[in-house]
Amino acid sequence: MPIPALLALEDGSVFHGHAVGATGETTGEVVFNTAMTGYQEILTDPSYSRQLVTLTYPHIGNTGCNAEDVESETVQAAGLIVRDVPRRASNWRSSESLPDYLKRHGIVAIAGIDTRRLTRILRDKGALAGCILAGEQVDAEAALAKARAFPGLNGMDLAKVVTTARTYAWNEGVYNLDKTTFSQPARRFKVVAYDFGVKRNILRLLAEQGCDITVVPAQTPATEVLAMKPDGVFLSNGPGDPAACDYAIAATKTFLEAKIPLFGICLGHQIMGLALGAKTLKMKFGHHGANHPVKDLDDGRVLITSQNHGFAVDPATLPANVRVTHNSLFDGSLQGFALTDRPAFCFQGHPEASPGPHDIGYLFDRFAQLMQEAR
Ligand SMILES: NC(=O)CC[C@H](N)C(=O)O
Repeated sequence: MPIPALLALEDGSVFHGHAVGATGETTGEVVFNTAMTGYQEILTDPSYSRQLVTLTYPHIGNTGCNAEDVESETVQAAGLIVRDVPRRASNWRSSESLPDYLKRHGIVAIAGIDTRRLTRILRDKGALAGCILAGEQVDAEAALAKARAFPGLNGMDLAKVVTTARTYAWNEGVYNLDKTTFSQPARRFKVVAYDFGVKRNILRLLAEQGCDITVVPAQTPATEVLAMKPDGVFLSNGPGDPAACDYAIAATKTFLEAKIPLFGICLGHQIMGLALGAKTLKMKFGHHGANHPVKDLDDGRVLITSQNHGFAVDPATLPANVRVTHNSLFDGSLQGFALTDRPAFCFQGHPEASPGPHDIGYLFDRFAQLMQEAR
């Protein structure tokens, strides 16, 4: 017999299903992701900290889990909500089923619910707090109370929670085509990468550009980083409210003043906006998927991109020395900008994909080019 589970949303909605992960309880902000593949990368992306992710694709777990497709060292999402987990996982790289993987990481997950109905609620009302209970005795009233007690992500600084405890060098090198061995490209640039919840594929793509990468904790002061004499500084993606990361905003102001080449992704993009005096806002249900069209305003190209954000920089608040480079074709929201008087630029989506298409991977070439020009 399957173990019962239920999901309650703060608006009073309750969904009954069965447990496919650990038993127990979890609360967080419920967000929907429309990617058809990449559940393991999604689960291990630190940007999903304190979020319960529902996947709109109905069959999740088909290809099992493996040791390679992780974006950080553990599962970061607070919970998983799916329609159906197939009974058999099939892939030559699979070493474990998704339910076993979730149980091993203590992640509470629910299956067997109508994820289309759930997603329509989230689209109509915006992201909502939720609670999953999984176990022999699950009480809807208790779950509703826990969902309503979740404080919400506004004002929540999670970058300093998920960041690395200590500075380290990224030495993994670059995957060869066989996907099992690595090679080490010649190192051309010294880059310091701020870990606000960094995804591994970002570090891999920086390494592919010939970057010698030192990863530093989120609260590392700018003076310490400048003393390392980097050719460029990278600001990573990460969870929570960017406006709460005052230490990162202060450090970024210093890097902008120092005119050091700067590249920001997602939370890093939002922090760069805040450092320039712009404002961020909470979106209704955000962007979470692997098929979001974005327009490159320089050449008119449309790129299909990977996205995962719930906050955004308000373009109306950007200063005059900013040039908007990318816009979302879903809702017109700001996707990227560059400074006109500094070697700095950033992107709201995920050019590193993982999961997702690689259309916008050229931004990593642009960072290398900026560092080359700044020499
Ligand atoms: N992927 C990210 O870096 C997300 C940034 C931020 N936490 C947001 O939700 O908008």
